[in-house]
Order: sequence, then C-alpha cells, then structure tokens
Amino acid sequence: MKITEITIRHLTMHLKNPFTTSFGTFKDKEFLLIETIDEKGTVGFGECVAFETPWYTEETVKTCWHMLEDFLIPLVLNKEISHPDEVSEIFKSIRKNNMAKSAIEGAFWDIYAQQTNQTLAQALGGNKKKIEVGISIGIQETVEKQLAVIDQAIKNGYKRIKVKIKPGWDLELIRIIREHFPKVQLMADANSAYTLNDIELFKQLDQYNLMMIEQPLATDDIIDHAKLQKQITTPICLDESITSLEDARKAIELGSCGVINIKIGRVGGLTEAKKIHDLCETNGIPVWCGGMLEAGIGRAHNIALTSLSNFVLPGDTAGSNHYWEEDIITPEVVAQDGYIAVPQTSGIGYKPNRDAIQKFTISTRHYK
Ligand SMILES: O=C(O)CCC(=O)c1ccccc1C(=O)O
Ligand SMILES: [Mg+2]
Repeated sequence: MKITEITIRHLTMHLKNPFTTSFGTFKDKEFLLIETIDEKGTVGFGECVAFETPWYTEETVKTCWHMLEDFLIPLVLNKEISHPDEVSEIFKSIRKNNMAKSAIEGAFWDIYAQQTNQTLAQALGGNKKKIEVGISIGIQETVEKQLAVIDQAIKNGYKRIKVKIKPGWDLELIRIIREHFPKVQLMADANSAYTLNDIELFKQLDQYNLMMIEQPLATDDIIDHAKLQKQITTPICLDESITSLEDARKAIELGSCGVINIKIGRVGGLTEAKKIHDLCETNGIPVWCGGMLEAGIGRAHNIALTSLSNFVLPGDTAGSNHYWEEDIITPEVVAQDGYIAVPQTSGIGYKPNRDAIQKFTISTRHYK
C-alpha cells in the first residue's frame, strides 16, 4: 500500500461523566484523529490517545501534531509499504513519541486489514469472537457517590471494577468497597501516586483480595516495583512503566509485576503491542487492554487487539455509552453482560460517523 493523502483532525468531545485521577479531572477529551487514503482509495483511521496535558505520559495533543506533521508523516507519505509492521521499523529513527507513532500506524493496520479482506482482529492474529471487559471508575467526591457508581456499573453488567486511588483515598475506600461488594472482581489504579515509603499501606491492602494493584510507584520505575512485589501478595500490574517490548522484558526478568496492562498508544502501536502480548504469553504473564478514554476509532482498535489469546483478564474497554452521548462510529461499541462482540466486517469493523466527526472537529489539516 502507498498512502497518498493524510488528514489530521483535532476533535473535542464532552465526557458524560467527569473523570478524576490522582492528577486531576477531565471534563472533555481533546484528541487527534488521523485519516489516511492509499492510492486505491482505501481509507484508514487511527486515533491519537495523547491528552491535552502531559500528566499521564509526556506527550500532548500539540506534541503529537508537531511530531506527525514535521517527522512522521514525511517518513510514510507516498512510500510503498507492504505490511504495517514496517511502519514501526521506519519510525525507529525517531525516539519515543509513541502515541504520535501509534496513531498513524493504526491507520495503516486498518487499510491493510481491509485490503487483505480481514477484520483487524484477524490481521493481528486474534481469534476471540467476544471479549470480556471491565470498567474504570474515576475518583468521586464522596465515598457514598463512589459506592453508587460502582453499584450502577455492576447493574450495567460489568463484572470487573477498577477504582482510582491516591494518598488519603485508598485503604479506607477499599475497605468500604469490599464491605459492600465482597465478591466483585476489584482492582485499584494509583497512577504512580506512591513511593516505597508507603510499603505498609500496600501490605495492608493485601487483605482485600484485589485482583491487582496498577502502577503504584513512579511512571518510569521497574526497580522499586520489583522490591514492592517481593513484599506483597497482590499482583502488581504495570501500566505507565511499560512503553516497549524491552521494558516488558526487563520488568518480567526483574519480577516487577505479575500482570501487564497493554495500551496501544503508550507502546507505539499495534505491532509493538502484539510483540509485548507474545512475550507475556511465553512468560506466563497475563495481560489486559488499558484505556485512554478513547472515542470510537481508538476503542475499535482496542477491541481488535483484545481478541488475541493472552488477553485473559477483562480490560478497561467499556461501551461507548459509558463515555459519550454520541460516539464517532456506527454502530457504537456495546458492552453487554461485561462482553463486547468482536465485529466481523473487514478493517476496524465499525464505520466512521462523518457527521459526528464533523461536529466535534475544531480544526483540520491535509497532507499530500
Ligand atoms: O476507561 C478508560 O478508557 C480507562 C480509564 C483509565 O483508567 C485511564 C484513563 C486515562 C489515563 C490513564 C488511565 C489509566 O489506566 O491509568
Ligand atoms: Mg492505569
């Protein structure tokens, strides 16, 4: 395939419920949508998951646009590429900037799947017909509100609940949640809000039978996580710390985690995500697919990835209606009884909703 035209759109979408983490609150999601067209007229879409501010990783909407426009697009525009795996090879000359790389690589995968008449899931080697998903619930204003939101999520069919914790909103919160929901599959995500000085807190958390604790320590750490893992029984799940196959290899070798959360954008694309998946499978490390409050295009890519065999734990890919009044794909993503059906039409399996995309777009630029 040869991409002859690329469009970047800057969208802003209002979240149904504000999402609060240890770093702050989101009310809207601003992001870039990438549309690519090849010489045969096949259209592919990729979603850039970077946020407006660099709280989760160092990338932002603006840094991604800069990287795409000035470096990444010139490397792939009008180049003959036979397989999307080649895109990450070409991008190796650019350090990091994984979310920017991933956005464009995803559009190549979409086109490749369509041209080989496969679903994106099949193109990646995934066989599952449906995937099990959970839900990630942000920090609420009160414990009562937190319990009510969890209760509603369970009523909506989600069987695995993830809550966000931060210093002062942790042990007591988990104790109360467990008291109300003794059996639910429960986990906590700290988004790097703690240090090894908090080791007593983590030992205390062991009594609540959490499935895992996600990213308790620094965003770039695997050494302290290994020390912590040796002292607690709850498996540590790494999110922010794993940005590549090499990171995953080292974390596994050190014993820094028992589980890895794979996010396509964080690791630089589907090719790298699949490699991490395969490495974890070989090493007996279960994985699940993380989320970045994606709109429909990014969500569709997550669903395809989750169809791979070692995604054995429910991920954060909830249905469109958990996030949006209106999503940018048709049909929207539906989670029923905690499962999403993997679409069976070629490419990402959902149609971009051009009217909705238009409505949420605040600026557009074309490259050819
Ligand atoms: O529902 C989702 O998309 C995932 C929500 C979530 O936990 C999250 C959302 C934004 C940034 C980081 C994270 C995270 O997994 O740490
Ligand atoms: Mg996380």
